Amino acid sequence: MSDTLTIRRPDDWHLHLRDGAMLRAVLPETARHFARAIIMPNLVPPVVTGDQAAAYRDRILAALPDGMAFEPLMTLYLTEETDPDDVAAAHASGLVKAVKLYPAGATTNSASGVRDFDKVRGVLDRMAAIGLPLCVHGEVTDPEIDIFDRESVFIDRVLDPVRRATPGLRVVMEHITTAGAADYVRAHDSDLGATITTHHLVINRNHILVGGIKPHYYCLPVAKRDEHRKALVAAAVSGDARFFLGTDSAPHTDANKETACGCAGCFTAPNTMSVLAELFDRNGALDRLEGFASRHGPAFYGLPVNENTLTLRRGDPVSYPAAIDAGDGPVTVFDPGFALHWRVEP
Ligand SMILES: NC(=O)N[C@@H](CC(=O)O)C(=O)O
Ligand SMILES: [Zn+2]
Ligand SMILES: [Zn+2]
Repeated sequence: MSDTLTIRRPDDWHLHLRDGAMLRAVLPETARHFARAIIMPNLVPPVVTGDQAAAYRDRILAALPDGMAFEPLMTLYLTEETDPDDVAAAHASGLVKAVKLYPAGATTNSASGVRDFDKVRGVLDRMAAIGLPLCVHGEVTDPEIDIFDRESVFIDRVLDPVRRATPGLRVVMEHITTAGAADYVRAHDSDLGATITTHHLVINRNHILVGGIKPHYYCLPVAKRDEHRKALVAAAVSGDARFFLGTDSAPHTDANKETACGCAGCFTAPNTMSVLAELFDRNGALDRLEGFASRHGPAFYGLPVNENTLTLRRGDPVSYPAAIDAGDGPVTVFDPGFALHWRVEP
């Protein structure tokens, strides 16, 4: 078997870059390996309008180190006040590639999200008409619902009704964590896709809780039982084009993770490609890594595959920093818990 793998340059279809010093610290970690990324809009305050997305895009490009190439694909944060005309104009200008739905209170910085889905009906109908995808954080926020069931209940109570009520709406189920979510995607047509993160292919809920609480493995949706992780791996390595990489790399300072009420999010940008190569290799599916990381996402979004390539080489265990300095303090890099043998060539 060959010890090198060259693939079209990957894209990240779900990325948190934050702003300010954190943006400057984390952006190179993604731009080093990825050509483009869907940039999540959950800043404080959120990126709601086309003007705000344009300004955020400018800040990202200004933070990009000289000599690095990277294209941020911007998204708008859907609120009950979102104006369908503003969304349509931001899409028509080429600025915005998706709209992001956060149920209010579901995750980090989601307080401005949607409570009453009837209030966003006009925006969703317009998006269906113009072919603009909706990226969904798929968890209910009902306090009665167990945290491990929030994704499956969301599919039944919210996602399926919204999709039925909005024919033609293209939807990406973000960061899926259950076998049921993968099955739901498979049961539908090409208007539905799903991103899978790096960390959900590696960890199950034991990693978070057994032998002491591990805040750096806490993210939302929370990792589930190992049978679900296995189902996600099966989907990722299957070659099914409806599944593609969205790392959900979500940096928080260690001070904000290692505390009595720690933030949700795993920072996977620095070592994602090595982790994925290790996993696909173990599953005898290295030849499908390019589909998952570089081809299925552009196909869903109607964008060309990148012209440039990325080469991985197998060898001695790869070293990567345990943390990066984010200005406000260290941000711990995701530890998959096993050695990585695939190094990204510079
Ligand atoms: N995934 C996470 O655990 N956190 C994300 C928000 C999100 O994607 O839900 C973040 O912004 O920190
Ligand atoms: Zn989310
Ligand atoms: Zn996210």
